[in-house]
Amino acid sequence: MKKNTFSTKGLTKVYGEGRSAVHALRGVDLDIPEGEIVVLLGPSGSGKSTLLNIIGGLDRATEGDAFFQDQNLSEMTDKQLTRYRRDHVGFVFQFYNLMPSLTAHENVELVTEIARDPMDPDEALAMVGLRERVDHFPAQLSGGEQQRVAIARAVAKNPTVLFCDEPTGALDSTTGRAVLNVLKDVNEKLGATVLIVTHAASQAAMADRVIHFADGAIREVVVNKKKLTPEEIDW
Ligand SMILES: Nc1ncnc2c1ncn2[C@@H]1O[C@H](COP(=O)(O)OP(=O)(O)OP(=O)(O)O)[C@@H](O)[C@H]1O
Repeated sequence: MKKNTFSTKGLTKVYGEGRSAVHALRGVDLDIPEGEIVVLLGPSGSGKSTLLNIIGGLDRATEGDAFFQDQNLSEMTDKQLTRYRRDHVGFVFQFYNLMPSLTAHENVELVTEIARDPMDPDEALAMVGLRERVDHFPAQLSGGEQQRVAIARAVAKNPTVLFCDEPTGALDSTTGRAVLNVLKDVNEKLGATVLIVTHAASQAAMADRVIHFADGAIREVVVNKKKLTPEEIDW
């Protein structure tokens, strides 16, 4: 049986208190097996980013436990959480978050300089199809190319897990498919567990497992027997 990269028990998050309290997660029990592509779907405000932030070590739960392999993130000190993020987690966001004054190579190098077991920045950029663009600045690259630099930056540290929050949200279908193909490659070639949060329900067809979220809770988990390639999914 596959081990879990993540499991959560009764994970609860409340922002604020009293009358203004927002219950973003209401006791989430979840298992994410290692090496899977998992798509998290749900309406705006249902708690997807909150879950991602907690299991990604960026935020803490109000109650409950979140395990990364056999380590309880809820019991870690801030220093241990930083170490966990640095060693194991790659993040990809909708709006790339690249440094405009640095080249593609330098943007990736920012991460590899502090990582435990990094790839060569140019190797990571070659993996996302940007071998010829390593010396370009973000403003000289298209949206899809910038997102691929962001993915190269996230994978160059050899992460155990890659978190992607709306990675294709700002992209057209052709470019979006190219980006999903890169995520699929990262999963297959590096064995990283890939967690994608999206509003695009059709992207669920490329996942091993689809988690449907509503109102801070899991409504349904679907395991896909057959996965589609990014080229095969509707947009
Ligand atoms: N820092 C915060 N302070 C107060 N409330 C917050 C905070 N962050 C999120 N929330 C609230 O928690 C709930 C869940 O938000 P979250 O961002 O996790 O949802 P989401 O499913 O990721 O939404 P979207 O798809 O729009 O990104 C929402 O009601 C949101 O307004």
